[in-house]
Amino acid sequence: MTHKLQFPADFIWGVATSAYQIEGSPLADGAAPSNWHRFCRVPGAVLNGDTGDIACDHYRRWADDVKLMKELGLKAYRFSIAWSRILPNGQGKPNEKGLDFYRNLVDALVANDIEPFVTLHHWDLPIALDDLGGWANRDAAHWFADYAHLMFRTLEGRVQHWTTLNEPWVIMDAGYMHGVHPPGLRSLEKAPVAAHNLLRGHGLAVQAFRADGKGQIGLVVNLEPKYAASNGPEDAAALARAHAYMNRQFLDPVFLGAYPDELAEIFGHDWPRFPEDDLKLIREPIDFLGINYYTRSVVRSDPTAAPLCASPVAQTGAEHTEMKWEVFPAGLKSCLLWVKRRYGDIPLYITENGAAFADPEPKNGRLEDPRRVDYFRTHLRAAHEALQQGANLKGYFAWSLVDNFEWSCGFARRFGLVHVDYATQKRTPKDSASFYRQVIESNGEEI
Ligand SMILES: N=[N+]=NCCCCNC(=O)[C@@H]1[C@H]2[C@H](O)[C@@H](O)[C@H](O)[C@@H](CO)[C@@H]12
Repeated sequence: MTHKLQFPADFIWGVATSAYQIEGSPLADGAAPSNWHRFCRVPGAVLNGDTGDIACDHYRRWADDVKLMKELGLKAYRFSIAWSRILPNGQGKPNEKGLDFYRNLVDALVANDIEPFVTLHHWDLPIALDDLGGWANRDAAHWFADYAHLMFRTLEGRVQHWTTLNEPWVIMDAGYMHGVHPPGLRSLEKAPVAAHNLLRGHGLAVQAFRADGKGQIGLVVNLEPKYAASNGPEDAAALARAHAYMNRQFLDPVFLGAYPDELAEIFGHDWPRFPEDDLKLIREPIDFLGINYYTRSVVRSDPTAAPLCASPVAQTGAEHTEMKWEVFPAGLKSCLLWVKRRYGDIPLYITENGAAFADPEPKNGRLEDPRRVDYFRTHLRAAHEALQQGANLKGYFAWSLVDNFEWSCGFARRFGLVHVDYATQKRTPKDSASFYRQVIESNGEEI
């Protein structure tokens, strides 16, 4: 049964991808290896030993993929730029062929009335910078700002919506706390330093944009609402720590100019003293916030799970995706309203929302993915409820356009609206792509 939902007339409907997950050709035309190019080659780092060497071959098939986006009726396309194509050494002399790839992609999008939303950094760092300590090196903020400034000038007038970082929390948590992403560290000392330098880089890039950019700039964070497993005080305290660590760690500094107190408790003597000027820089005002939403978590106090001392409680009765993430649409609504309550009326975009399910193979040019259709339907309804309750929501980007390289899960998890046969690179729109096209055509009425 469809509901007649009214979204704002200027609501932006798009899809999202990222460079390393779809492009392939990581070393083509002067590009240098990224940290993910190297990390994939660490035995055991990625399921089945998958790499982004080919991925969806988008670097070569970009023109056909833009045609596909047009056929799907998309109004916007969120993608990221591979820093190591632009500045092979991470800094210094630009690689013109790398710049040309993104100039051509953006021109094709604009020619097809598809609004480009550009993410400057979606986890793939040039290895030259990784070798200098990556985000744990205080200079990383300046390397990033210089790269950002170059891109602002290169795409000036063609791109109106920029975001600095994609999910700095994942870079910090997966790369520096748990070692499951590059640089593969498990360091209570380096993790908060990396997080802080990511935020400094964000702030410096926003300053560069204010001086020399056109359009709007924002930040993209992943938010995961936390629910206490019981009403007891220990679980309440565990919830506060988990919420501060994942959801407030980056937004409090950006919007309130201070880190959550819980972080000093979590990191203990490893929690650094940050210069006041840094917090002032990080608070450089932004024009919008991107929220990536996938799921919620229910947490309990767990003294054995240092340093957070909070552990997730499996919701066995609920529906889960192939990522083992609970399907919980109400969490999207609560995220949007929480941001407005805590940080004010900043314009919001849902910059990623989607699900991996065990899709069947395409048959006669069709692929039925009813669970993904239902995931989008229930989450779009939740987004609409948030809008009705005052969320300043400006757009929605489905994750993802195509099945792609799902980081440490490799190609074993499929999030795409469009199926990719990796042996042939044939694209097959799934039923969810048809559903989304109707949503866009009706501006949300047919949900
Ligand atoms: N437990 N748990 N909770 C959920 C935590 C989610 C953190 N990961 C993300 O949000 C990543 C984001 C990324 O931008 C994209 O590059 C990834 O392909 C998608 C899908 O994985 C999502």
